[in-house]
Amino acid sequence: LYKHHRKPRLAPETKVLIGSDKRKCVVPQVMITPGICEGYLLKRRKWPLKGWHKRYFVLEGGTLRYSKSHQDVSRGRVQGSLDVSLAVMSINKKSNRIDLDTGDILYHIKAKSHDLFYIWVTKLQAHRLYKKNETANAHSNECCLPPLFSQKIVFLHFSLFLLLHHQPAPSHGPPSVADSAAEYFDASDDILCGSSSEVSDESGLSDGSTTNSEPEEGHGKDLARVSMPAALNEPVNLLQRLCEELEYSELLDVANNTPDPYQRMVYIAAFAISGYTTATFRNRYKPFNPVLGETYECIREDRGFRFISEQVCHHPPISACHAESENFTFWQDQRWKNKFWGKSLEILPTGMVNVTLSRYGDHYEWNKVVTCIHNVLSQQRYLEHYGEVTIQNLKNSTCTCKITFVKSRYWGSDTNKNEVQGTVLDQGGSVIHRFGGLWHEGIFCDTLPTPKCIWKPNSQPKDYLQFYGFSTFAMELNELTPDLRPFLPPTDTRLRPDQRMLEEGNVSGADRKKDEIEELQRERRKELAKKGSEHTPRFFRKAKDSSGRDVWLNTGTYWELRQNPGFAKLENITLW
Ligand SMILES: CC(C)CCC[C@@H](C)[C@H]1CC[C@H]2[C@@H]3CC=C4C[C@@H](O)CC[C@]4(C)[C@H]3CC[C@]12C
Repeated sequence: LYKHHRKPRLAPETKVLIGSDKRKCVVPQVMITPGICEGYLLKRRKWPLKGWHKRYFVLEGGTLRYSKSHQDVSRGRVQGSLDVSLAVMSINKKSNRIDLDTGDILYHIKAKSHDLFYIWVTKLQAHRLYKKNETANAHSNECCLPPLFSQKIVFLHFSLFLLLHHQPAPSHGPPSVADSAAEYFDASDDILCGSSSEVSDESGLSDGSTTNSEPEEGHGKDLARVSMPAALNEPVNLLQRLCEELEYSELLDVANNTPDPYQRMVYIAAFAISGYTTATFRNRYKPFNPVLGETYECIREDRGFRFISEQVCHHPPISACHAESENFTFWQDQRWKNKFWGKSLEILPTGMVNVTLSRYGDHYEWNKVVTCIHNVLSQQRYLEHYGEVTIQNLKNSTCTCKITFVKSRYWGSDTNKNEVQGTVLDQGGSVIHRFGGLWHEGIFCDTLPTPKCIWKPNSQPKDYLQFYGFSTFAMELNELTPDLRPFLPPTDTRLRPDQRMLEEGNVSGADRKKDEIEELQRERRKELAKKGSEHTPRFFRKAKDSSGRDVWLNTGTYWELRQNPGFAKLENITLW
């Protein structure tokens, strides 16, 4: 069945590039339309029917189309199509994989044999070059850049690019740094080659403070020296973003007052979903990276909880948190892996979220889904969540819950953007409750005694676009009142000078201070390494959970020490 048309045809619109052309591109003198390439390949699908599926692909004139079968294609029934010149292609020779990242969609394709893989890669490359030149000739004057060879170099280039050309990114108006960066990548004719089955494996946020700088650790580490400009930051950090997941803590209060275990689970699920809603307006800026030992507290008497978090590990970056109220406790340690595909960045969280309810003694535990930053280098950047969440009650197996964050475009349209669907199951696996909706608009449950909307995001404050897209709750995270100040440990984020400067609108000051703080952190690391000792977190300790996973648990000493003798009377590390 496999057809491969080797014979190249001369395109009617063939352009001859004149030799005096000053551009240093290596372009064939005569642009030949590359031959059609078609046949079956495996395409990965995430949901529903997760796995590798056989699809018939046709590559023609720089466009790749696919369908279920050869017949479908010949009948003109196409499932999807993409302009290969606009996608970043990465390949993995070992697993015969080709990944295409268009910025909006990530395609994962696999050939059944190495020969087929090789043919497709060659053809895709030819079609990409052909289409790019066609477009370049249409707009001319574009420059070509040397090929980039690895993910890490791409990252390095991007960071350098940002450093060299940095300017505040306006929400409207002229193209930003990121836009130019995107052009920069579009212009370069690179193929990203992953050495492992995964394309990239950086963890955490690339920043001066996240990666350590031992030279023997290789290439990616060069990035450690590259500090992201503060103009790209929002004045909250990752320790505070953990607290943001409690914006809808009232759902936990409701759960703790719901006697029926199945209904209770519905509210826990709504809470798990509500933590993702900030993504709607928060795609322009990057949170600050906490330095090792940095802490954050948040007391919300109005909501009945108090929260603490601490940066417990530097490499990989891990932020641990713990919150408690009359109704619940909430804890998690946040860490994740990044996969960079050329235009999009996938964030794969590895830690679990935990909630206990005081009245029923339930202990719920669930995983987090993948968050993809589409078009990460451009103004068109937006976030998408996809994958499955399983909520288990470790104390009682009466019910479990499955939530699916549907990958958009599965049904071929944009209408299912941000869709979530969920079910609460009994021990036998029968569906007791069903709910669904959109994570940016609300969740509806029609199986409750009275069908109703169980959660809806708060409306955004006035002028939120000018203020980093923050919700009212997010805006309150940095509040530093005179009566609070004497109680805070000097490691509290509210006292971090660079973030404070950004909060007050002093971007260049923040930038300078940020460099200083990152440098201080590197020095502390070196000191520790010299002594051969390791940093020990102050309020969390490492343990294993029931499934043998590493977790960071609260030692419970924070509030006691705060009360007596008070942090001012204790020995604290100096972070800035
Ligand atoms: C400045 C430009 C170039 C990049 C902007 C990147 C922003 C949008 C990125 C940087 C770090 C990212 C966060 C890192 C980790 C998590 C935890 C995960 O469970 C949910 C998504 C969330 C909360 C990410 C949301 C998007 C995020 C804030």
